[in-house]
Amino acid sequence: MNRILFVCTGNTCRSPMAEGLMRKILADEGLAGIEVRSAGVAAQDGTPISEHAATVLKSNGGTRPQRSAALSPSTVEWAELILTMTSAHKRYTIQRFPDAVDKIHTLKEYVESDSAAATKIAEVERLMTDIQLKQALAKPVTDEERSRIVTLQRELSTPDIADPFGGSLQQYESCAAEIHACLIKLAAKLKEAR
Ligand SMILES: N[C@@H](Cc1ccc(OP(=O)(O)O)cc1)C(=O)O
Repeated sequence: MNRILFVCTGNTCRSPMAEGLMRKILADEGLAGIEVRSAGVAAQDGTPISEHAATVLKSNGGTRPQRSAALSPSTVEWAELILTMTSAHKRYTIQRFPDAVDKIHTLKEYVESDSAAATKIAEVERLMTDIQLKQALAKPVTDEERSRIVTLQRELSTPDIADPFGGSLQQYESCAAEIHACLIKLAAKLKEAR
């Protein structure tokens, strides 16, 4: 996986932050020879990166990417791994480039180890069964059980990194932190595969 493409909507906020942060992480981790790019499914070529995204990258030591780029057939072909910020980006990219399906993932689902997700799914199923049984026996279901299911389902069904577009610097910082946490896992995965 030596050519990674991050994809978002406008390629001015999330995917450029992912690109810049990833370059820094790769350098810090000594992962040489991995190229990173970004693009947007609804981007125009040449729009400058958002001011807050640039500020966040600067304060994180991330390199500032070039201007925005629209997702193009040549970039998709170039990439060995395409990581999208949301499942909608993933669906769109697969629809447009069906031949690339095997290399398109949401960033979150790609870095989430299968066993961690599997453990969560098993817990949801066990809790659901317990609750159904309790309901059948007219026994009370605790608030704790209900809220645990909601938490697990939220974790499992939200493979999206929300758009900070138009938000405050703080929103960009928290978005960058969310992306950064995923990228640290991505770097570990890339290291392991070497
Ligand atoms: N809403 C913007 C497009 C846009 C959307 C999202 C966005 O954020 P990101 O770069 O993270 O997809 C940036 C730009 C417009 O109408 O021009």
